[in-house]
Parts: sequence; structure tokens; C-alpha cells
Amino acid sequence: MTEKLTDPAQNADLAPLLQNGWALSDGQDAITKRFEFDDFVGAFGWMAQAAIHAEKMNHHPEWSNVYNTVTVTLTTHDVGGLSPLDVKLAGKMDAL
Ligand SMILES: C[C@H](O)[C@H](O)[C@H]1CNC2=NC(N)=NC(=O)C2=N1
Repeated sequence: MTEKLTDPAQNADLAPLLQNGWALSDGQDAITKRFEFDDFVGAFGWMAQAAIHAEKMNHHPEWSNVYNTVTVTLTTHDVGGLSPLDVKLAGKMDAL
């Protein structure tokens, strides 16, 4: 079981993500980011790659796709908030 991040707004591991388009939810229990691509194929191809990483990590995003955009929310249901797994998956998504 992973541990819940305490005080996400001050968390050093989250800080670079918050500088790179991720935003904390109002309750600080999730981070969200909107990814934009050239077209639907770009968006869906990225989702397919991200999905493979998510499945390997056994940590799964909440997300929606509209044409060339993918809106992602990351949270750890098992702890009822953010955990290092969200930081790891967000970093992977940014790197893809
Ligand atoms: C049973 C299974 O391992 C758990 O439910 C995993 C699956 N994927 C998950 N994904 C996310 N985002 N949070 C979780 O707590 C989580 N838990």
C-alpha cells in the first residue's frame, strides 16, 4: 500500500509537476492536466502508450478525450488522495 501525500501544495515532488501544467484540485486530493495533440490519432496514440504504463504500475488514470485533447485526473483511490504513484504516472505522461 502506498502512502498518502501530506500537504500536497508544499510537496517537493509535486512542485515540478505544478510548474508543468498540472493543477491541484480544490480539495488537494487529485491533480489534473489537459494534454493537446495535433489530431485524434495523436491523442489516442498517446492514451494507448499511457494506458500500458498505467497497467504496468497498476495505477490507472481518470481521463476523457475530445478529438485532439485528453483531460487527465490522477488520484489514488486506495488512500483517498494523492500518493507517490500519482507523481510517478504524471511524470511518465509528461515524458511520453
Ligand atoms: C485492486 C487494485 O490493485 C487497486 O484497486 C488499484 C488499481 N488501480 C488504481 N488506480 C488508481 N488511480 N488508484 C488506486 O487506488 C488504484 N488501485
